[in-house]
Order: sequence, then structure tokens, then C-alpha cells
Amino acid sequence: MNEILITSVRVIDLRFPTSRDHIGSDAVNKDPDYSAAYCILETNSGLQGHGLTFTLGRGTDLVVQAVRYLSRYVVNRTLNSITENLGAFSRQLTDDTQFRWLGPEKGVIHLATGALINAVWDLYARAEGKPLWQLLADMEPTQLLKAVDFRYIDDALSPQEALDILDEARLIGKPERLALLQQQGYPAYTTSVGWFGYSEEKIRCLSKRALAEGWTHFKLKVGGDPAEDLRRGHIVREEIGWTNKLMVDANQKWGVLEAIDRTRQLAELKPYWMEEPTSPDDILGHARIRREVPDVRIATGEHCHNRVMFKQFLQAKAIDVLQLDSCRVAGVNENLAIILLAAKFKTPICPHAGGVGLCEYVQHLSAFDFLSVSASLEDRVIEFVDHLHEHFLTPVQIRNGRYILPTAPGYSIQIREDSLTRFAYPTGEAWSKPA
Ligand SMILES: C[C@H](O)[C@@H](O)[C@@H](O)[C@H](O)C(=O)O
Ligand SMILES: [Mg+2]
Repeated sequence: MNEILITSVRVIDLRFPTSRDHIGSDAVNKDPDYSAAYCILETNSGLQGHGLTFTLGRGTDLVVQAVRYLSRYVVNRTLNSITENLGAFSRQLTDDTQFRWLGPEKGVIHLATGALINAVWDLYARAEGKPLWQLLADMEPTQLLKAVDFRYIDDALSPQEALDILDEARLIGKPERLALLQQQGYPAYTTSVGWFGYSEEKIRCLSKRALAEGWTHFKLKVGGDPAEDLRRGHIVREEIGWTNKLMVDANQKWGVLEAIDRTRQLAELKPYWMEEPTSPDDILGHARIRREVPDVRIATGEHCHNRVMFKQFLQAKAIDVLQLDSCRVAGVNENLAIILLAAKFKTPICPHAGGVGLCEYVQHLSAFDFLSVSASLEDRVIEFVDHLHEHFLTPVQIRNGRYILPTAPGYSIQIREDSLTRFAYPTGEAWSKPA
């Protein structure tokens, strides 16, 4: 195992034409082509490491270039030389003396970092023969903490506090939690019923179908005309009733004052949460919305670019629900920091998964959170979108509105070779000979 040498990195610009059917659309992203900067770490051992970062259409170009540049940090390195100090590895990428100027730790360069770091964890998990959640859950707390960069967050979470959180979860009830996940899976919600570009009939019909499939939590895109948002919300409510949960997502559409008004109006739908009511960078704005509309829980995170932002959202009491993203931040390493921060501030994590590959990724992070950190399922649901899973070698399995615990070694993110060819941009058939 020590001798696994990363020999090269293949980087692919992968785009799916989802915008043609309004899949993934919201009030701000009206024509999203679900895309990925996808990378494959080739090794001397036959094992590969796969990673991607989620992007939309044209943006993929830039991220692909950034992944190519950052590949220099993994090529000609043994896996062991990386895993013996995962924190140092992640710091090498985030602290590149010239790329750092592009962030730091945000934007295109950080998205690229996420793809590469996730690919390394995928390779690591395959080499150990374990699904990623299990690799993490089996690691000693001290080993896990070596992967975490405490710089800029230790004023809110010290390494010792993080160790205490991990130790407590390790000693109490871990086998029972694992048995529960294995028997019942992890609770989830579906976003696929309510994309912004869907007609009212489609929303009604998809809500009916999802209810019949066993879903209990549903998300609807808002941020359009106020009366229309309410009308669409009531259509979903008519179908799902008032005991099932309905969340609403505005995708950053409003300024703070408008967000306060609109959240108050939408309160009549009894939303489980209001997601991204305003700019993802406006921490104090979120805190104000939360204070002024106390009966609606506030959620954000899919555009939160690093652990330092999450730290401040938590310190400022600006959110009720933390929606971490598996590849907007610097991959597994930074998400370990975010999961620990959420535990310290007793804030539930409901990961973002509206994109390609995100469901496949986040199921591992939530399972690890439950087993080894928060030890709770209260108010925690993983997002599910019902698109593009057919392209994955080991796609997520959903039963009765819950994620079934993955068992295949790795991070579940490998895309089939024929899909990589067909959807490569611009040469793949899907683009050179569009339907
Ligand atoms: C463009 C994307 O589909 C977003 O609309 C999506 O990530 C969304 O915000 C979500 O919460 O899933
Ligand atoms: Mg969202």
C-alpha cells in the first residue's frame, strides 16, 4: 500500500445539458447545465482516485484549468506521503504562494482544490478497501484532527475541544448508531419536485409521485413573483399535507429587507426552513433575517466558501441549518473542520446536494457526522435530487425517502467511462451531436 504512486492526473470538462428541461433551475440560476471539473488520479497500482467539483456550464472551463495547475501537488507522490499528514497536504494546495492570491480559500481555485483533495480521499478509501464514511469513522480522533486546518478557526474551536467532541461520540453509542444507519438509512428530502422552471402541473404531479415513493420532506424553489411563489407553495401543500415538511429556497434572490418581507409572507406555508434568502456572504444580514422572522428557520451553505465563513455564521447566530457542500470548500479535510464547528455550535448539518455527484458525496459526510461527531439525526436530512445518477458506477440508493449506507470502497464518485466520453465538452456526442 505504501508504494501506491500517483503517476498522472486526467482532467475532464464534463457537462450535462440539464438546462434543456429546466432541471436544477432556480430564481437565480435559470439555465443550469449540471457540470463537473472531473479528475482521475492514475497510479502505478491499477487503483484510481476519482474526484469532481460541481460547476455550471461555462464555468467549468476555468475550474478544469485550475485542477490541471494544482495537479502538480499530487503527481509523482506516493499515497502514503500524502496520507501520513493530510493536513500538510491540504495546506500545500491552499497555500500555493501564487495561486493563493486568487482566493485565498475561495472561488475557482478553491473549487479545484476540492476536486483534487476529494480524489485523494477516494484513492485512500479504495486502498483501505472501505467506503469513505467508514474510513473516517475508523480513524483515531488524533489522526482525524491531523487532517484539519485549525488556522483561522481555533478562536471558535480549539483542537482540544474538537478532540473532546470526537472522544465523546466514540465512547457513547457508536455501534448502535451504525446498526441504525445500516437498518434504516439516513433521512433525506427531495428537491426534484419543485425546480423554478417547472410548471404548476409538473410540480403537482411530481409531488404526488414523490409522496407515493415515501418522501416526507420536499423543497420548492421560490424567488419569483410573490403571489406565484405562494400559489406554487400551496399546490405542494395540497399534495403533501401539513404534517410533511416543506422547505423553500430563494437562491440568494433578495436583499436583506426584501428577504425579511418575503420570508414573513412565505411563513404561511409553514416552511421547515428558508434557504439562501440573501447574499451568501452576508453573515449579519442572515442574522438579522433570523432575528426578525423568528418563526422560520434560516439555512445556508451551498455557496459558503470556506470554514472561516461557516465559523462566523455560527458565531453570529445567523443560521439554524448548516448546508455544507462537499466540493465548494477544500474537500473532505475542510468539511471535517466544518462538521466539528457545527457540533460545537450545536447546529444541524443538512448538506447541499443539488448538483451532479453531490448526493453521492454527501451521504458519506453525513454518515460520518452521525457516527463520529454530532451523534444525532435530529433535524438532519440530506438533500436528494433525482438526476444523472445513472452515470455513476455506484450511485446512491434511496429507500422510503432515506439514503442507504454505501458499501463500495471509495467516495462513490466514479463516473462511467462511456458517460465521461459522451458528455465531455465540447467533443462528446452530447455536445457535438445534440439531440
Ligand atoms: C443550480 C442548482 O441546481 C441550485 O439550484 C441547487 O444547488 C439548489 O440551490 C439546491 O439547494 O439544491
Ligand atoms: Mg439551495
